[in-house]
Amino acid sequence: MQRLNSASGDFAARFRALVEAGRGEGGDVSAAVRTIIEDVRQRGDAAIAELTARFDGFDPAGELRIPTGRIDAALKRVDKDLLAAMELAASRIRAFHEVQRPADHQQVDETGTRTGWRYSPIAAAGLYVPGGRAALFSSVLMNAIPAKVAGVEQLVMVTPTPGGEPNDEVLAAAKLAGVDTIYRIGGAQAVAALAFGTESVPAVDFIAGPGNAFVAEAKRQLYGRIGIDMVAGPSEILIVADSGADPAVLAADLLSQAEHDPTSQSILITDSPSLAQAVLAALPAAFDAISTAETARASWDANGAVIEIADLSEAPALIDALAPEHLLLAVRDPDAVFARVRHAGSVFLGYDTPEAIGDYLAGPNHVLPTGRRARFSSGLGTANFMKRTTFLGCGPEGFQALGPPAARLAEAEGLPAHALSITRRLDRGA
Ligand SMILES: NC(=O)c1ccc[n+]([C@@H]2O[C@H](COP(=O)([O-])OP(=O)(O)OC[C@H]3O[C@@H](n4cnc5c(N)ncnc54)[C@H](O)[C@@H]3O)[C@@H](O)[C@H]2O)c1
Ligand SMILES: N[C@H](CO)Cc1c[nH]c[nH+]1
Ligand SMILES: [Zn+2]
Repeated sequence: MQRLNSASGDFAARFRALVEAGRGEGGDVSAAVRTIIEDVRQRGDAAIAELTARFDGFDPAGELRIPTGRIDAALKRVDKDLLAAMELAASRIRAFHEVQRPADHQQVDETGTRTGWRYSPIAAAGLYVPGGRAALFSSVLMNAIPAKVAGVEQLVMVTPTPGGEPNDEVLAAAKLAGVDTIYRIGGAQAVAALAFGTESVPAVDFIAGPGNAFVAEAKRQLYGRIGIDMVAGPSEILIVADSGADPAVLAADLLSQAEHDPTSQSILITDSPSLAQAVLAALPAAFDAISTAETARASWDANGAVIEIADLSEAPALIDALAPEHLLLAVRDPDAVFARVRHAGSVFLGYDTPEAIGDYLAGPNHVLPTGRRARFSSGLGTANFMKRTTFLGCGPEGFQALGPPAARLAEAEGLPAHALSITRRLDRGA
């Protein structure tokens, strides 16, 4: 964990180093993932079996797909209260993503020329659900519901099952969301299987979902062969807090993302030196209260930071530079800060909005860009599972108006066949 103060002479250099520090990205992970992808491409299921034995500790023995009977049984076994909470989450997530469905459009200009666009769903989508350290059944809902709302016909879910036994809650969430094709594979090998197809796993057009550095890097490397939602790697939280925030609550907020992965990152920015001190003082008890303390401590020690600023007006520039996955504004006037922020995956407004509410059931998606990628990408939404086809229709009048200048442009670009396809029609009096 590092402490920075914006008034210090070395602040700019130390802040830049914090912004640029890779967390489980780069050389080693990239090379390991490249090898795994190539192995799966060449050897299919045989490679998957070996990699699953190595990383998830069991031999799938040709049984990669989880039978539908096993999924149905899981749904029956899940605790009724938990199921009710999952159903509430599913309905809120569905309602949010239904409103997100993008609209088709058509317009006719003064020449009678029609232009517009039409959205259509991706045909086959792969959904990655993390399962290495914790079986994230909430990620099943966050992946599958927008895909269903978009109208994707074929959903293929992959999730690692360490030791071989699938998690009941993950299967129940899949059943609730309408996914019944589930493979018990994870990591870069599962992403590669979805991209190339193997004897058992069908190839898809698009892969969505979060994961650790290996999963995120595999999606990044395979982009172009398949589409991806974004690079959604190890979780991050940036908290901006003022003196009105409760230090014990903030300590828990910081650990809520640190507990995901040793390569997660939690940062506190505050204009209150006494709050910074109080949060640090509250952390030991916060670690003691959680069974995931080992992971959370590893993340906090390696990647955590507390940044003191003189005034909250300094915060937006720092937020935009960090472009965090999650931004919690625990300040008196969160909207005033939010109005000045451009780069953040998802924003949580005010003292009473824990990020964890968004992780589970508020409605917005929890699959979000990490590693500063909120500068150029957005959280998972309905539109990720759709693509836009534009169209154009010239009537006789529109063609007569637009043809000659288009032919002129084609000739100037040195592309005579383009020009001819226009002038032949003009000559014909089309
Ligand atoms: N950005 C988001 O939207 C978001 C959402 C939810 C979770 N997450 C992140 O998802 C991640 C979940 O990670 P996880 O590990 O629990 O589960 P995971 O399913 O992402 O990864 C587990 C797999 O990683 C692979 N792996 C592990 N060590 C490896 C190694 N040394 N070499 C090659 N492959 C290896 C294995 O194949 C294993 O099956 C966390 O980092 C969490 O923060 C991100
Ligand atoms: N915080 C994660 C996204 O970074 C999502 C999640 C799932 N379960 C709990 N949290
Ligand atoms: Zn979380």
